[in-house]
Amino acid sequence: MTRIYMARPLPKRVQEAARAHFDVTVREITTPLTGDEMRMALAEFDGVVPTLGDMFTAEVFADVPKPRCQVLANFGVGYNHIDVAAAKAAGIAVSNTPGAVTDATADIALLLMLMSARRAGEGERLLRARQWEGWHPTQLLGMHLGGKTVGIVGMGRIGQAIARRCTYGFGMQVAYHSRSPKELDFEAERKGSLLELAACVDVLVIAVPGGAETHHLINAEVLSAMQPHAHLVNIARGNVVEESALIAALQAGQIAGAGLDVYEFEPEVPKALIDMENVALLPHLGTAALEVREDMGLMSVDNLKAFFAGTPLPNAV
Ligand SMILES: NC(=O)C1=CN([C@@H]2O[C@H](COP(=O)(O)OP(=O)(O)OC[C@H]3O[C@@H](n4cnc5c(N)ncnc54)[C@H](OP(=O)(O)O)[C@@H]3O)[C@@H](O)[C@H]2O)C=CC1
Ligand SMILES: O=C(O)C(=O)CO
Repeated sequence: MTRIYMARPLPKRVQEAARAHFDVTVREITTPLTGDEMRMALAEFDGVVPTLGDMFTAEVFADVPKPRCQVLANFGVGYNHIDVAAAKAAGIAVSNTPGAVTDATADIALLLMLMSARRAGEGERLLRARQWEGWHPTQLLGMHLGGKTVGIVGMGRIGQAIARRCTYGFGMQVAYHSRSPKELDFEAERKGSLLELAACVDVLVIAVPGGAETHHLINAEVLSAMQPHAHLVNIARGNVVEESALIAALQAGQIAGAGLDVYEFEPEVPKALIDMENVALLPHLGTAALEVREDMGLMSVDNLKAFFAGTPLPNAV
């Protein structure tokens, strides 16, 4: 029977769906795979379900010259942890889970926009510290999102879902930056450059894929182009934002605040960020809902089923 290695315990429904078709081994711990575990998985299993943090680099593939593994059915849309070219050179196909993650991640972007602009974390901390002395007209005044402009870096599936929420839910204007123009079903202005976008928005939201091309895309230059009342939200990958530059920009008051779901050296979160009141910090919650994680897992299983049935991968990378 086809042997599948699941790199994390996935929801029960997903495990059952996989076991209905394959001989499944579930790794019962939640940390990223070690190099030895990745090499073992490539050598001993026909398919692997890896996820973010499992660093399938060119070196790992090179260490297993004759892999038994034929497919990496990634659990998650982002695949910057897999060297796809090296996988293909090793004869291993790669798939991901686009779409299943879109709405939930867009929701978290909006949550972070509100948390940062409306100072929600700060307010909750005040209350939990029992320091709230009651409502008054000038307490914790934040920025109202209605009528403001959101700038989206990466107008893909999640970027568009964020834009729709901003347009129809919050009455915001939308501007964006991406490498190619998009056919959109809502109004949005494509800016000529990232710097131009950064300079004109009240909230800048990052929704590009991770990887070499977007590493430190949001650097000191971009942050200094932003307006002092503007907020930065990152739901993409941590290292798209140069974290030291972000900390410096926040400390210098170059921007008003930030909302982060992802971190450059995840799960490390710099003390400087933790110490700042105007930063909302979430532990990579983008897709953290049972239904969403089930949909992601079932999509990975569908890719495995298609691959081993000899039909095209529904979500080939
Ligand atoms: N926080 C979380 O839990 C989650 C995070 N994510 C992250 O979100 C990312 C985006 O997902 P999704 O929307 O589905 O992906 P898509 O591929 O649909 O969208 C990404 C968009 O980014 C644009 N883009 C790519 N490179 C650049 C660049 N250098 N500059 C500007 N724009 C660029 C692309 O457009 P074009 O090619 O035209 O430039 C594309 O439209 C994932 O790769 C993942 O890393 C996803 C799910 C959950
Ligand atoms: O899907 C992804 O890329 C994530 O970050 C986790 O859902």
